[in-house]
Amino acid sequence: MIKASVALAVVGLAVLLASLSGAAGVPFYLPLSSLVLAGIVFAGRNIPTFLRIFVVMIAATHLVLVALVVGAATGLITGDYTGYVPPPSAALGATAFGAIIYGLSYVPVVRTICRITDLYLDSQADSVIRIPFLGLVRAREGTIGIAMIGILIAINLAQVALNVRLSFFSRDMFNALEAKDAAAFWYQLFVIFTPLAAVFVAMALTEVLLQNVLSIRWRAFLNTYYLREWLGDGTHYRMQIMGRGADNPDQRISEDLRKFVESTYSLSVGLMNQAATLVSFVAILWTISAGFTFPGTSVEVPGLLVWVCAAYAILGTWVTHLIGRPLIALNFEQERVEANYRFSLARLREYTEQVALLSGETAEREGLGRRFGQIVDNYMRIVFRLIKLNTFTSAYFQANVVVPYILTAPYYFIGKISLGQMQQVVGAFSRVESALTYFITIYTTLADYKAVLDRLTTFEGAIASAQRVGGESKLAVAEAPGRDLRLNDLDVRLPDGSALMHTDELAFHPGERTLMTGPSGSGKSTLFRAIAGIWPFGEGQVLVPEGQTMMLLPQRPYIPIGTLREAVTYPSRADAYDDIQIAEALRSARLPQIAERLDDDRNWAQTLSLGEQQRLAVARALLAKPDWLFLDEATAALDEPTEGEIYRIIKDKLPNTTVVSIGHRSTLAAYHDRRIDMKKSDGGLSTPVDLRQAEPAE
Ligand SMILES: Nc1ncnc2c1ncn2[C@@H]1O[C@H](COP(=O)(O)OP(=O)(O)OP(=O)(O)O)[C@@H](O)[C@H]1O
Repeated sequence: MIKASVALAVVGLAVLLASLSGAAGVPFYLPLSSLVLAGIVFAGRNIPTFLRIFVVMIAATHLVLVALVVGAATGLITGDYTGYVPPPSAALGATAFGAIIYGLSYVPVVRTICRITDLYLDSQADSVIRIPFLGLVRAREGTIGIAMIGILIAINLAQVALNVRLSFFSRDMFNALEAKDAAAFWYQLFVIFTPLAAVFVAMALTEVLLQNVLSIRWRAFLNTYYLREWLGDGTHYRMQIMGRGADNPDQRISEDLRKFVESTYSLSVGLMNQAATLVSFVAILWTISAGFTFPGTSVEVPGLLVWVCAAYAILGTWVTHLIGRPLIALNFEQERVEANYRFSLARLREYTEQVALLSGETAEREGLGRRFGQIVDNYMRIVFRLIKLNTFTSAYFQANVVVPYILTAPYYFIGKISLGQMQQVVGAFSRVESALTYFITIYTTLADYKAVLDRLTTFEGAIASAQRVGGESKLAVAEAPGRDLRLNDLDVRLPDGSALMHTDELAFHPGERTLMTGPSGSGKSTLFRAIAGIWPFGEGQVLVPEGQTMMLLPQRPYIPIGTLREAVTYPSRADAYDDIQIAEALRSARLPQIAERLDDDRNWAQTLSLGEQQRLAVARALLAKPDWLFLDEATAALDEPTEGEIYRIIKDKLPNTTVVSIGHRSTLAAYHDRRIDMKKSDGGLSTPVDLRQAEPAE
């Protein structure tokens, strides 16, 4: 950065000297603009990396432009080329861009965009990229991202420059035609146009490739980052129980991140491209309209064509806006009704059995039909609106073809401009017009982008507050010497802060099987969550014997989609146990019928009955052999004899595991040595009472 600004400053001073010495009339403001840009680059050391790339690339462009201007003024560039040298105002335009980007870094919404973008660009992670001709190159992922964005900006600016150059080609070719100069015509076509066109194609290909590689790498990085933040340390669960601002995390991670990456790139580089196009072609229009008089009068209007073009573009955009404005709301509505329909279908898929049992298909069909009807209604409204809009835009685009001819023909007929210049005006006019229109019409994209940004920031906010709640939790689960698992002065609360359960002291002893009973809603499961360390609300200590492991089986186990092997070994890796061990665990858990189907890949949660799923979870525990096994009604779906068998198997196969169960059935007492009952006071506060009433184990 410092080197770049020093280089700019040196160039600025050199040009200053050149202009002071009167060297061939280098405009005085060029050195000043170099110095200003040097200052911006220098000051920009503290602006976000994303914006810094733009500032530096624009500074580099400024250098090229200044070099061309100075080269022409001092006679280094001679002959044919002097006509193509950009006017000094283009270099001033680059300085203005730099200043605008610097200013943007203070706009809050831009800062938010840059903060998310810089997660990627500032990444220190080591990575590799395959570069044609160079092979695999190692670099930081952030550096790779910066390099790709830098090259893409350069390509976009070069495309604008090529377009400018091609507009001169068009002028010269038509002038050759007008003069019936065949040699000049072929020269223009083959010597000038063909290489330029080849460069254009090569750049376009590189752009497509780089842009897509950038998008997917950037998205992959953000995807990993957000998954890590969301899944890390139970944050996802805390977000859900806190229930704030975190709806549809799946959509945030899959859809919103994709849209963010694509829109951030296209809006930033697209806007810069259009701005550069605008400045460059306005300069051409301005130069050509020098000395043009207002039609029918002798009043000279500087840059007449620029004003006409701006008025024409603004008129077109304004009418487009008037007709098209309702489309923003209609498109939002379309997204909403489509999402509703999708959600209804997904819900039906999840509850297909319940619907079939209730014979609810007709009701479902009607409900789905109604929802789809909303899609059709709104879609038709969009179609009618689009027809109105297209009627205008098609007419406008047709007019675009002839309007610049109508505007310039009078000047051509009186000999003020050549045919080539007229042709150049036509091209420049349409580019300026479309650049102006672009600025105003992207507001629909911007509205969508803003919504994506809002969703991502609320998601981040929800992650941050869940992390804060986790970090500040006074309910500590810690390892401690000793053999008992102890609860010290433990208060368990609900997310709103109200007290749910309190115990001064409660200890679970190794080898002693404990049954917890109590009325529904008294907080038994929540106490287990607190012991497992995932419930942050409350205070006090859960002290786990050093180096010992815990496993908690809930009533409804989680069965991932995949092979049976993955389901049984979850959350360990599928190869953590060999097939013999897994099949043995399944057989022990009274699931012999599936023990041979370890490679069967399906949605096991929908295939297995709840009782079978509970036995699969027991097989998991048999494999994991935890020191402490908490069973939260984990066998409630089994018949009593099978439940008894399962408890006996756990005792036999896991002799070193201490079992603590929650259950409502009286028969459970026979498999436990001790019973703790949750007593709920009138005020709603529960207290565990040690009954020591359970029958000794058989
Ligand atoms: N995320 C939450 N937000 C608010 N309240 C909650 C939340 N989770 C649990 N609760 C409340 O905490 C109380 C205790 O719930 P818990 O599941 O621990 O009871 P339980 O004794 O295990 O009940 P059951 O025997 O029916 O399983 C209930 O009133 C429940 O509504």
